[in-house]
Parts: sequence; C-alpha cells; structure tokens
Amino acid sequence: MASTLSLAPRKRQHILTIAGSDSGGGAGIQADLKTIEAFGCYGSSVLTGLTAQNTKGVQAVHEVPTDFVIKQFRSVLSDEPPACIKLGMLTNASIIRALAAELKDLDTINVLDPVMISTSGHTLLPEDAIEALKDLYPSIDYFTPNIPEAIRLSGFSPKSSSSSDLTLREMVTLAKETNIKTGAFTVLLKGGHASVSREEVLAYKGQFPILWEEGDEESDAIEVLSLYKKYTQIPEHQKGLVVDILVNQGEIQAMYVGKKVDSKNTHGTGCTLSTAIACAYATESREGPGDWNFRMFKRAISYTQSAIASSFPFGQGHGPLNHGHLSVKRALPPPTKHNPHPFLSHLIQSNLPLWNSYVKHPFVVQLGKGTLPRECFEHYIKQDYHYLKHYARAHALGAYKANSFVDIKAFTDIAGHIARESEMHVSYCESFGISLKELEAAPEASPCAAYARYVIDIGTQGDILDLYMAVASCLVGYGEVGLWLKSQVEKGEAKLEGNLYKRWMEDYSGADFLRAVERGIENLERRVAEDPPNEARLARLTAIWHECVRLESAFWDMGLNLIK
Ligand SMILES: Cc1ncc(COP(=O)(O)O)c(N)n1
Repeated sequence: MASTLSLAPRKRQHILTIAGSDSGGGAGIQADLKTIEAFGCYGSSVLTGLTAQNTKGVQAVHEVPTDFVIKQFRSVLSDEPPACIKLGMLTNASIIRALAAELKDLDTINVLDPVMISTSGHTLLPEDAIEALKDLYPSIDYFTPNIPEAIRLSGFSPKSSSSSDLTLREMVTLAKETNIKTGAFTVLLKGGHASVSREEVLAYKGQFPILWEEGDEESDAIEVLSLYKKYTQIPEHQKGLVVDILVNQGEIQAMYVGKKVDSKNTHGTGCTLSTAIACAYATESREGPGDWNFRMFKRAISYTQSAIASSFPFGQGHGPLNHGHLSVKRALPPPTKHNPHPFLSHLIQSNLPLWNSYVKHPFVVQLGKGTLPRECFEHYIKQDYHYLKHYARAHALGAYKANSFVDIKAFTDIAGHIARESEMHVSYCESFGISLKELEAAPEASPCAAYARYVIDIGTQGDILDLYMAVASCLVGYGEVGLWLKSQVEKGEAKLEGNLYKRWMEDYSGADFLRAVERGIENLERRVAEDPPNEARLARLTAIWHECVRLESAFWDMGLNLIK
C-alpha cells in the first residue's frame, strides 16, 4: 500500500523589505530577497522606486507614487504581518513621511539602512528627504549607517579628511553622536570604509565585549603567524581590520572586528547587512550562551562578510555579493590576492597552541641560545639523518603515486633538496668525530621510527593529497623555526656568533631552504584548489597535520631527553 509522506509545514519568519529595485540584481530589493531566502525566511516587498542600474552605475531612477507605495504596504500588512521590516532606498521625502505615519503605531521591529549614495557615487536620496528621515527615526529599532552617512546625519566632523583615514577613536565618537542625534534606538556604525589596527581595538579591551571574527582571536600566536606570513608573502596591509560599532542610548555595547575582505564586489553590502540583521533578529534563539542580541549581529555580519569573500565575477564594475554561500558552503575559502594560502592558514590556525609548542619548543629555544647540551644535539642530528632518509623516500613514494608531471616534479625536487640537506647532518657529525659509517650504523630511536612509520603509512594507505599533508608540517615547521630563531637573534634572545648550532640556524632560515618551503606550500594549495575538500575530507587532512606536528614535537623531546 502506498503511503503518503506528509511534511509538517514549518512557519517561516516573514520579513518585509521596503526598498528600491536594482535592475542589475546586486542591491536593493533583489539583494534583500536573496538574503531573506538565504536565512530561511519569507520575503515580501514594497517598492519605492525603480532604478536602471548595473554594476557600473545608476543610469535613471523612476519614483513610485507615494500613494502606490502605501497601497503596497497596506496590502502586505493586512494579509500577513511581518516579524521585521527592513527599509532601504526610500526615494523621496513624501514617501518617507507617509511611511513614518504608517509605522508609528505598528509594533514590528524596523531596521533602517539610510541609502543615500550608491557605491558607484549616484545620489539616491535628495537633501529634503534626508531631513524627512527625522520623522522616521522614532520608529527605528536598528539603524545601520556607514561612515559617510553617519557623518552627514550626525553633523560630527572628524579630523580625518577621508573616511578611510578615520581612527577608531573618531569612529567611536561618530557612532555615539549618530545615536544621540538621530534618536534611533540602536545604531550599528558600519566601519567598512576605514581600516583599523589591532592595537586601536585592544585599547578598548575590558570596556565592552569585543567580538572577533572566528580564528582571529588575539593570542600569542600572532608573532609566529606574522613570520609565517613573511614567507608566504601576504602583504602587510592584511592587518587592516574592519570594526563595526554597536551603540545604544549613547553607550557603546560591542565592537565587531574582522579582517578586511579585499574585493571590489561590494555592491549591495549595506542592503545585505541590514536585511541580514532583520532576518537574524527574527530567527536567533533567545536561549543559549551569551547575549542573543550580540549573537544575532555577529551572524548578520559574518553572513555579509562571507558573501563578499565568496563573491564571483559579474559585470564590469562593482560586482554583487554571493548571497547563496550558506547553501553551497565550502569547507575552505578560495584563495584571494590577500589570502593566497587559505589551506595553510586553516591548518596553522586549527590548533595554534600545538603549533606554537612545536615551533617554540625548549629544544629550539636552547639551540638558539647555544645552551643546548652537545650530546642532545648529537643524538638529535643522528636521528634526524635517519628521519631524512625516510622523509626523502616518502617523497619518492609521492612521485611514484603521482599521475602528473607537475606532481612528479614537485616530489622529486623536494627529495633532491632533502638529499642536500643531509650533507649538513654528515658534516656536523664529522665535526663531532662521528664518521659517515658510524652515522649510518647508529640505532634508530623510537620517536624517529614512530614518525617515519606514520608518514610512510599515510603515504601508502592514503591518496596523494594525504601524502602531501603528511610531509608538510616538517617542511613548513622547519622554515618557521628557522625564521623564528632569526627574529630571536635580532631581538638578542638568541645568538649566532660563538653558537655551535650556527650552521643549523642559518641553513633553516636560508634562502635555499625557504624556497623549498614555499614550493611545498604552493603544491599543497594547488592540490586543494584543484579539488576543494568537503568538511569530512578537510577534517581528515587536518587530523594528519595535527598528528605530524605532535610527532615533530616528540622528536624535539627525544633530543632533549636523549630518548632511545
Ligand atoms: C535600489 C538600490 N538600493 C540601494 C543601493 C545602494 O547599494 P550600494 O551602496 O551598494 O550601491 C543601490 N545602489 N540601489
């Protein structure tokens, strides 16, 4: 007997957007409805104006007559009241005043994005309409101006001549002034036009919650990461942070801090964020840890940032955001000009304490100071010689498993480099009176055998990316250790002169080795970009990385404690 499948209809939160149409599809009603859909809400719309617009600019605006705007509004409301209303481009003073009268007695939650000038520079709200906004403010719960809009609306004139030069201190004053002058209940000053340093943000520590983007917490790992950035060539200005400031009744409630996403595809960002706030307000659970109000802003901001970061090429000007990114979530962001190594960034940041304890291991610290007992180094260098042989073999296995000359060359190049690296081990041993024959005959210690077995095991059982993964932490880690020691020398915390381990330190921070590190990183990123991993695959790769970093640390332990 056939059975019918009945799916209990789940109620969707109703979000109404009152805005203009963007024929290009990137901003206005079109961006709003896409955002509402992405949040799993139901979107209705009241149009205030039609724009002939594309990514390059606004060519014309056709105003909807005020009485027709109100007809649309009443039609929607008389049928199904919305949980939240988002207001965007309101076109003229007459429409604003009529809407203010309608909203006055409603108890909906209203979010206003004061669309005044388009990204392309077109005026979308005339002066008298800006004045009329005053009638609307008493009904506004959340108000989301950007810096130029807040300057215009608050009358506050910062010292900095352009929005991009504003200091965080000026932005804080601007946010408070905007809140006080407009009387809107809560203001979120969007800081996207400015670029703020970590130090400026940390000056506010302890005064109110500072909500950092995931994986970018302040931590002592920054020092190590900055070194890693040095040889992965991420430009300096990636340090630029975007800070959005939340103010209520003239008091700062929170700051949202994220890395500036470098993209020209920002058309519709304001529309998207304000609608995302309406959706997040309607759907955020009031239970759970922390303040739900902070959570819902964070969700809206993260959604918008990811939509910019994952945007695709469209049109010749400022392209649109990728509103559908939640449904086609990638486990890793794609490489961009300013984050060319998203995979390596993910790996290092996935367990920073583990990575730090490996890079700054006491063995490394003592080696840098020259205080490491010679017998410890001797034990280590003999074992590392054995390890290098396994490590070179693992690369040869990679070349064997490879199906393209690009991969064959990648593995054999590094195998050749490892053979050259071993000459340093031979010469250190010679200087300790250990002949090559004695070195070859030295028994292998268990931490060396354990690490080698793991790498070869992954190489034989897994596929070629697994193998790339298993050999990566040793290569990247030694480059990082070399650079970290170099910086310690510059600070006077480590020394080269009179240090028995000078050659070791110089070799691992030298151009030849760092070139091999860079090649290794490029290979890894290339493989991942060619075949982006899903969540499960990424978790497996990350687990291999963690295990190798742990085994690397155990290798230092072996040297320090003379483990056989
Ligand atoms: C219909 C409409 N609404 C809003 C904007 C602002 O968006 P942006 O500042 O990204 O150009 C726009 N250009 N067009």
